[in-house]
Amino acid sequence: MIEFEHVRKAFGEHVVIEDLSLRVADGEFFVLVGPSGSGKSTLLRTVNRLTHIDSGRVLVDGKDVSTQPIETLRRGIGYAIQSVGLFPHRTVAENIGTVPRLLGWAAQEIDARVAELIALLKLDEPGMAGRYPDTLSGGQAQRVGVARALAARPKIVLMDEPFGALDPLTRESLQASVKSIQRDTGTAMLFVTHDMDEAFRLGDRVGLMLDGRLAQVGTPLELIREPANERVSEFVGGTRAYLRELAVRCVRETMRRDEHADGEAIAPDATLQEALGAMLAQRRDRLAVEGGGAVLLADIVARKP
Ligand SMILES: Nc1ncnc2c1ncn2[C@@H]1O[C@H](COP(=O)(O)OP(=O)(O)OP(=O)(O)O)[C@@H](O)[C@H]1O
Repeated sequence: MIEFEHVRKAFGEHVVIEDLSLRVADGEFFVLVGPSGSGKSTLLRTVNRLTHIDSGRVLVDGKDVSTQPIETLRRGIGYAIQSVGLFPHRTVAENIGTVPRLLGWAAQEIDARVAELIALLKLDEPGMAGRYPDTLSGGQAQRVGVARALAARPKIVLMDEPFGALDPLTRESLQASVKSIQRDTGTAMLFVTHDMDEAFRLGDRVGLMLDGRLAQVGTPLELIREPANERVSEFVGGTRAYLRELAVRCVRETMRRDEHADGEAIAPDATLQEALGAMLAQRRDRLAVEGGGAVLLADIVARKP
């Protein structure tokens, strides 16, 4: 668990975080989103003490981070950033195994974990483990960075715009990998992005940061349907919010089990955005759902439930 209690941080006269309190639970994927300069990275970096706060407290698993030896603290927290920062003279396997090695894991255990992460993060090109960072594509390097952050199975993971520089397809694939790994491991994830679609796709809850404050914290659907004020509404996207809503809701919630449709069936965990796309492609106003039932355009438009 990560807790921020009345955290304040200023650089000189410039107050970057203002009396901010927040709790990220074990197993929760929490996304901090907001415009450039709103203080997201600064807040994230207070957790592993790359930034020192002026007042308040930051706790990891109930312990004040300022009272712990910095190495112990950092080895217990996974950290991935946009510029990756892989060690250039170490192989992919050595990069991924960095923290387990520091923690004194047995060589065999490290090898097994590295192989597992290479598979989980779809880095399974032949010879990948022995390659050096300068031979990797941007997407592969980013995957290695993420694998390194997860290697020692930390209970807390911090990610700062880790997919910022990637093309949309690579980005989507990495988002899916990270989301499913996080779900399976029950890690508390604190993830920073300025991309609202990414925030809504990944976050169990999303915190919108504006000028060093959390303007609103809630599930994606809460932010979309009940923005706390005009500024939140603006950031969530005005009428584009309706399209975003389709991306965060799935067929299962909206489908009718007692209805029928012809044509190609859609998976129950597909998003309503995908369902709408399929309806347009098939020129239908209802789609069959795998396993029975149908999803209806009328229900999507009516925004039910
Ligand atoms: N070490 C520093 N010294 C002085 N000012 C800083 C320092 N680090 C951050 N700031 C300032 O704090 C403010 C918040 O920066 P921060 O990086 O937290 O924002 P952000 O929301 O993460 O933005 P971005 O999405 O652009 O990374 C900015 O105005 C920045 O210039």
